[in-house]
Amino acid sequence: MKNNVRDIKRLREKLGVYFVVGTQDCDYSAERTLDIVKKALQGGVGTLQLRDKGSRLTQPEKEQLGREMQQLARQYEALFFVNDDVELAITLKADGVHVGQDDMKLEEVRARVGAEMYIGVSAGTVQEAREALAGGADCIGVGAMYATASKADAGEPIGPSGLRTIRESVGADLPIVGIGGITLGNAASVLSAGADGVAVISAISKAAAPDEAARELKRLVDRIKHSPK
Ligand SMILES: Cc1ncc(COP(=O)(O)OP(=O)(O)O)c(N)n1
Ligand SMILES: Cc1nc(C(=O)O)sc1CCOP(=O)(O)O
Ligand SMILES: [Mg+2]
Repeated sequence: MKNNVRDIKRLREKLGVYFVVGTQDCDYSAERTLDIVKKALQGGVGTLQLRDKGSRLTQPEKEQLGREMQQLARQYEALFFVNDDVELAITLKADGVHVGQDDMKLEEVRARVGAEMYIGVSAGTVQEAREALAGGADCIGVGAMYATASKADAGEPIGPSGLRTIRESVGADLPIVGIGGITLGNAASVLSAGADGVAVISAISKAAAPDEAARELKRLVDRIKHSPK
């Protein structure tokens, strides 16, 4: 389905393996972050999100990191999202911006970014998911699926059953990614519960071989999402 200028079918396809990352996940090194991002893209990541929470980068350094991540994403035909920082997403002309429940409100984000940019919204409950759908979110990040060490304020895990309830409440058309504690070992349960993709930090950033980790996740997603029902 095409939503004016935002192609939701393409978005859904690209969400299969969604790599969320910032310098805090990569030894506080922009160089290492870019090296891991490149490997992740080589492995088949379809969507990349700059989520720099370390606050060790100045804003110009964060912008530069974003530019370089975006260039890599383009090279590999992946979508590039910016987390939280709506103004940076606008400056970079990112494909998308992701906001949580404590960030800028969805209506305000849409008014700032215009009609072309995808907006992702975090949802941990049926109510949040329904509000995101009604407010015109293009996709939702549902979590925390499992316990995670990558986000100190992630809520109690809701597990695949929580995601399934959210899927049933919003219907089939809204793209959903599960997030939080997802690994190669539990990703199948998240996808089988109705997610279009899996969003991960540590499963790729902390892997000994990030390209192989991304590749294995992509294989799993393709097997589960594209197998005949
Ligand atoms: C795809 C995706 N889903 C959820 C989140 C979490 O966003 P938020 O709740 O705003 O928390 P922070 O990431 O800002 O700490 C996300 N970033 N991406
Ligand atoms: C960024 C983020 N958001 C979450 C949410 O529940 O909304 S959990 C999370 C951290 C995901 O990192 P990892 O894959 O290493 O568990
Ligand atoms: Mg946020």
